[in-house]
Amino acid sequence: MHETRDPAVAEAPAPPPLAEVLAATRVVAIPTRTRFRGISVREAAILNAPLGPSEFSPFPEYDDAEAAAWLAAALDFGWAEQPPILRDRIEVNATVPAVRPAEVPGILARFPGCRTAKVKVAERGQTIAEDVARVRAVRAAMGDRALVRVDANGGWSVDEAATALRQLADLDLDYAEQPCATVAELVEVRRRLGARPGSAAGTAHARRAATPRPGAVRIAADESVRKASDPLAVARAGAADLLVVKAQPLGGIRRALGIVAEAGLPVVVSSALDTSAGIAMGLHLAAALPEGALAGACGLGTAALLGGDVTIDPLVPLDGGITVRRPGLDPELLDRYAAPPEREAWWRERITRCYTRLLQ
Ligand SMILES: O=C(O)CCC(=O)C1=CC=C[C@@H](O)[C@@H]1C(=O)O
Ligand SMILES: [Mg+2]
Repeated sequence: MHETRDPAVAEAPAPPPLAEVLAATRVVAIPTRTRFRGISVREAAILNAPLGPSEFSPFPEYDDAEAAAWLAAALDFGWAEQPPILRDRIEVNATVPAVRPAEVPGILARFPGCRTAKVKVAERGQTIAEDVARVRAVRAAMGDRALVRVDANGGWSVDEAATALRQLADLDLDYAEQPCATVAELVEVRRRLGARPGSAAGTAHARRAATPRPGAVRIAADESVRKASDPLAVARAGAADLLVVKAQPLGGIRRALGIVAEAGLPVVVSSALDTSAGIAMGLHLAAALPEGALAGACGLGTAALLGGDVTIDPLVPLDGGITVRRPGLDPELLDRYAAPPEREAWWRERITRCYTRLLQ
């Protein structure tokens, strides 16, 4: 199904017939509870597949070349046996969108028991002062023992990253995710701010990756993995202390496991703001990672940011974690959140185009 030299991927079976995929597809449009990465309605194609629900939900602006990997993941999870899981519960982080400080407690309340938070920063149109105020509000609400991370989605220049992260140095951040866009910039940020062992300290991976230095912060790569033509380039360049991996953009659980094995860095599994059908894929990936590969709580609690879901057993955090499972789809919820006909048609055409690419 995928063109790659990864042996784990080579075992992936051929995709099911397109007609079968389309017959299994329902498109939903679910409102978010808070604006997240500019989104207030999350659209997703939900697949009622033979091995369980699956999801295809690349963001609408992604082109077909990028979206095809998401389809490979959705088909693999729905139609192929998956690698065995090694744990049945995954600790998750609270995900805090780029909100005002006063909104932080309300957001954190949706993530009961979470002792780690990831805070969005560098949102277009906002200032470093606003970022710093938001991150401080999170630290104040969660207390000194919580782990606090930031995610800039590549939105800072090297100078902005250095300025912002120095202003946050006293908060002892767990890591900064994709502070800048390019691998070269990440290398430069790491050179300036250094790295220190964080929650993954003690793993063989982390000992190799981290250079202790007081006040320094670890760098995590996200877009440099999931949007890169070579997802391993960032690890080879020594540009990150850990990787954020997502099942859909990386072409599925098997392929993501192959990338993690080759990268040799600790990882955090994160969502793509999926419904619970896609979160189940992320949970399975996190649960299948080898011992010692996980660098702490995963970003898989994001169904709590949605105003609805496709199952009556949503995969939302409880006591700071989620039990690994694959809840069934609820027909009434699929009807309630059904996308308008023109959006349904758009997604079906997109699936058809991406499917054609997978066969090439
Ligand atoms: O990692 C998390 O806590 C939640 C997931 C998350 O942050 C994201 C989900 C979907 C799209 C991305 O812009 C974003 C991310 O950059 O990690
Ligand atoms: Mg990210």
